[in-house]
Amino acid sequence: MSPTKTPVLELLNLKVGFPSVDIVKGINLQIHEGEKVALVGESGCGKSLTAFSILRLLPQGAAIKDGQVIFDGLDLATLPAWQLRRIRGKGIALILQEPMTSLNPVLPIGLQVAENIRSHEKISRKAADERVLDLLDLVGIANPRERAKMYPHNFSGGMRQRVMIAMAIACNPRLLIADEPTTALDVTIQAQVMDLLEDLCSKLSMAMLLITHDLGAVAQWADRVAVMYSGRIAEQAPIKPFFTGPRHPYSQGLINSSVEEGWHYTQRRLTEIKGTVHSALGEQGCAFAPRCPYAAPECRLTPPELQDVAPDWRAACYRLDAAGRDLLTGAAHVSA
Ligand SMILES: Nc1ncnc2c1ncn2[C@@H]1O[C@H](COP(=O)(O)OP(=O)(O)OP(=O)(O)O)[C@@H](O)[C@H]1O
Repeated sequence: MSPTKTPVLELLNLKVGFPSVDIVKGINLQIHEGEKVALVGESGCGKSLTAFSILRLLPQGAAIKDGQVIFDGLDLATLPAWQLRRIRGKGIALILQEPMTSLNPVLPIGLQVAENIRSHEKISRKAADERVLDLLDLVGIANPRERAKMYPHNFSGGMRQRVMIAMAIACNPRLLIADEPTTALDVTIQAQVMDLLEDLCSKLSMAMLLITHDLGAVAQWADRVAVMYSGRIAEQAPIKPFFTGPRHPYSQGLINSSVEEGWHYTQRRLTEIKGTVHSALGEQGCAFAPRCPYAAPECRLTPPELQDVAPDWRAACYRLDAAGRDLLTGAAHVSA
């Protein structure tokens, strides 16, 4: 359940793709104030394109084809570029998988964080430098005064990610988008970075959209999950009911193929469910139908719409009753 009901961000029928192919095929998603939402799904299903389309930082050739991205009452999908630049970093910040690609290797990290602050706020150099020290301290970098003078190569991967997080939260964004923020890090560091992000979300009342393959981290860390399959949302649910009783056959398959003892940073990437993701071209009906043990003739005609399962919980499947019944009786679900 979301802490409050004010959406910070609303994606409305968002469609994103390349000239010849649609990848994100009309998704609706709300993220509320202070809420941590995880976006999960197999490789290539459109998670990153969804995330990057929010700030219109799409790879070359990709574009928003339809729909709206509502933030603070503005549609970021059509906002003039100069207005969008004000929102990037200040209203919404982004953290990527590999911090080295975002940090300038020839500038001290303190200067980079300070410049980021000064690009968004009218603030003296001295005040920005002081803020940098507070931020480095906040993200757990010891001796910030000395560390601020160091260069990215002087830091370990985990510490560099902490610098990126300091930069991301420097202007108190209301929403942080984190695309696989721990994938490039050592296993022991991953949990520390996730704990830091969780701590900052609650200290700064910041909402977060986390893109991840790590269902263990999702279970431990998110308030709500949205499962994507082939460019559409298959299921959205609060964390607890999702992990105890996923309703969409694809969600059941994901959980069955990933679950280990408990949900504590299993560090496993999602293993595959039998079959392959349906081709993005020429799709008819439910994209999961070719891999789904519950598929019926109607599933192959029109893609299913999301329907209510319970408050705050929706799934897009014509066979929810059958999948739910098997869940109750403990019959076999989709398995890897
Ligand atoms: N130039 C292109 N033309 C057509 N399709 C492309 C092009 N570049 C990438 N794609 C497709 O876009 C999709 C990439 O989507 P996206 O990166 O959002 O997936 P993802 O769910 O984030 O995957 P991952 O978990 O691996 O990062 C892939 O299916 C890929 O095949």
